[in-house]
Amino acid sequence: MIRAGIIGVTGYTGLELVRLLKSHPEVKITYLSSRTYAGKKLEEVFPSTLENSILSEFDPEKVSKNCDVLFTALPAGASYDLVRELKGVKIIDLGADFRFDDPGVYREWYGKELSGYENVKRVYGLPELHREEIKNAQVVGNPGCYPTSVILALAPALKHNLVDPETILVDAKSGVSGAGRKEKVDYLFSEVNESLRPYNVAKHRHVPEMEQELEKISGKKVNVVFTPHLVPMTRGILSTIYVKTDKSLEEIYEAYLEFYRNEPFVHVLPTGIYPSTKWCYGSNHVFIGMQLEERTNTLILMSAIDNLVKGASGQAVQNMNIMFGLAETKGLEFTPIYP
Ligand SMILES: NC(=O)C1=CN([C@@H]2O[C@H](COP(=O)(O)OP(=O)(O)OC[C@H]3O[C@@H](n4cnc5c(N)ncnc54)[C@H](OP(=O)(O)O)[C@@H]3O)[C@@H](O)[C@H]2O)C=CC1
Ligand SMILES: CC(=O)N[C@@H](CCC(=O)OP(=O)(O)O)C(=O)O
Repeated sequence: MIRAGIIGVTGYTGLELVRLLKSHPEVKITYLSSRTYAGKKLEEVFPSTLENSILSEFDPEKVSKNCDVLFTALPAGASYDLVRELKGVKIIDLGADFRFDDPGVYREWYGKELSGYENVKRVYGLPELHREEIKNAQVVGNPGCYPTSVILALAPALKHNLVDPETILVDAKSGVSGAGRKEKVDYLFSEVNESLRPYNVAKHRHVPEMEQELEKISGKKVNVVFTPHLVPMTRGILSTIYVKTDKSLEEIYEAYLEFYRNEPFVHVLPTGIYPSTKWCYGSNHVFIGMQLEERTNTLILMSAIDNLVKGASGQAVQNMNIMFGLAETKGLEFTPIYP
């Protein structure tokens, strides 16, 4: 059995990891950490988890002794120093601390210096693109939720040079759990309910992450213009992407089918069928739809994920499976909840 620990387990992605790992046939949860609720059983604070392990303050010695893998589900900037104290434990970080190739980009967008970053052997944990490197990784930077939906939607088109990478317009919508379980006026029921609003316009920190990965696929400079929106639902991300093309819809569609032919979690929808966040709820599946706006030669791509599963904890479990040589779908085989 793989012995797994989670730090930040009382957050939304941490709780989702508990849900997934408890039913994973090859995993035993051996360590759960929380600052706020240390000393309590997890189910005392979150009855839905049905998990009676006692929460403790982070202790690197205990983690090193009791865990083969540690999931860090903390705000950006909080994992980096903690993780570097550990020995012999594989790390899957759900935040942004290990996602960037260039620590200068992280400093610019996240405002923190990552000292000694060049010595950290890390891999960007998007299995559909980096499976081979993830197999031998010691540290995985699990992708952000919006980047997961956007990169998967664009990868085949950029790989096969089917679209113009110079201006990619992304209009994305997220459920409120994407913001985590924090107390903030913006996320109060009366602020969010019956409302739809953009935020972090022209400055969202997922832009450099998308551009980093899309440039690797395309081999060219990629510019992403990204506007996220908050919608009154709990889970789900829908990204709608506009990009110029001089190719036919049939050619593009065939390239997508081929690219994702063997991917268990990525589903390319027949043209004319468009994805819904409802189809992914509680699952690790991604649905991608497309249409060509012929008057303007614009390809419109649409992708839907559950932000807490393929956008975070499910993808983290997928990465763990790869790192430990298990079938990639292990513990993630369930179908989405619908309706
Ligand atoms: N929510 C989502 O859909 C997604 C989130 N992510 C990323 O995953 C990470 C976790 O997100 P999420 O679960 O939503 O966040 P939450 O805010 O829900 O939870 C984070 C948890 O981390 C602990 N924590 C907070 N601050 C610190 C700190 N400074 N040091 C140590 N522990 C701290 C808290 O637990 P306690 O007080 O009990 O210690 C808290 O419950 C973030 O980096 C987020 O950006 C990535 C993709 C999607
Ligand atoms: C709705 C909402 O607020 N969503 C979050 C995305 C969470 C995420 O994936 O964040 P990290 O890259 O920091 O891990 C946001 O826009 O910041």
